[in-house]
Amino acid sequence: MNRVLTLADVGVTYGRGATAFAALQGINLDIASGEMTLLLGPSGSGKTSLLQVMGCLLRASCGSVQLFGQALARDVGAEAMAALRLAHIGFVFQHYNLFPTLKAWENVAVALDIKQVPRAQQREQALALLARLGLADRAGHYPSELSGGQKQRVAIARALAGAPRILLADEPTAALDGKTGQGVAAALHELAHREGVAVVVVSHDPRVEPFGDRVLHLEDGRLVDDSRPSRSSA
Ligand SMILES: Nc1ncnc2c1ncn2[C@@H]1O[C@H](COP(=O)(O)OP(=O)(O)OP(=O)(O)O)[C@@H](O)[C@H]1O
Repeated sequence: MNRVLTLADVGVTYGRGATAFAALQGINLDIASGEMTLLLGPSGSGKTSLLQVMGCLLRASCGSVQLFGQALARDVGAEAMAALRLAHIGFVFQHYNLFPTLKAWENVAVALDIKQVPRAQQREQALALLARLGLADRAGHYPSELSGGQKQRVAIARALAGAPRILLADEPTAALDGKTGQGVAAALHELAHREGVAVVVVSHDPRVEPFGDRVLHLEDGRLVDDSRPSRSSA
């Protein structure tokens, strides 16, 4: 197992004093490359907070976080967190967050630009990323000309700009209907298995569950179950 992320006794507390609220407590967890981990739990159980800690968007209030075996300093600054995100982590959101006035490949190129890929290489790399998600023939379309599932796959292609080793997705299929949601879940699963990305997905969606190699359950900020269903669709 190739560990990319290790959380040891991690807690997150929002607010201070009388209004302090412990959203996560005593989280011990390793995330490995090459598998898709599902993060399940009722509303308010801490899923997004945990995803944000994994994604270097939120500092743990206590405990330690290691990225590729390197401990994040307790006082790691916002700039250092941003640099870690840029170097290692891709994000996918429920509502795609595509630029409506840019074509599919240009949406991907924006991320390549942020990763400082030279302009001359951006179009070719964007097209290659879209092709990986089965969208070679949609590269010149605007988001308004794409289905929900295609938009989400453009968003995944964009998240893969710069070859992150960790891909974090928060409810990526919630806005998609029927088989489309299943197709996006399958695409995420394939990225983990074919390309060795560590994929972590927060989801309430039963269509996503068969694609999880590992299922984590959170309740009241605590990890109450960590299992590997044998029914994985790999
Ligand atoms: N910035 C914040 N300030 C104060 N409390 C917060 C903040 N963010 C989250 N919380 C609280 O922490 C708890 C966990 O929130 P979180 O968003 O991580 O849960 P979740 O499982 O993702 O919920 P949902 O499924 O509804 O999105 C909730 O009780 C929430 O109200």
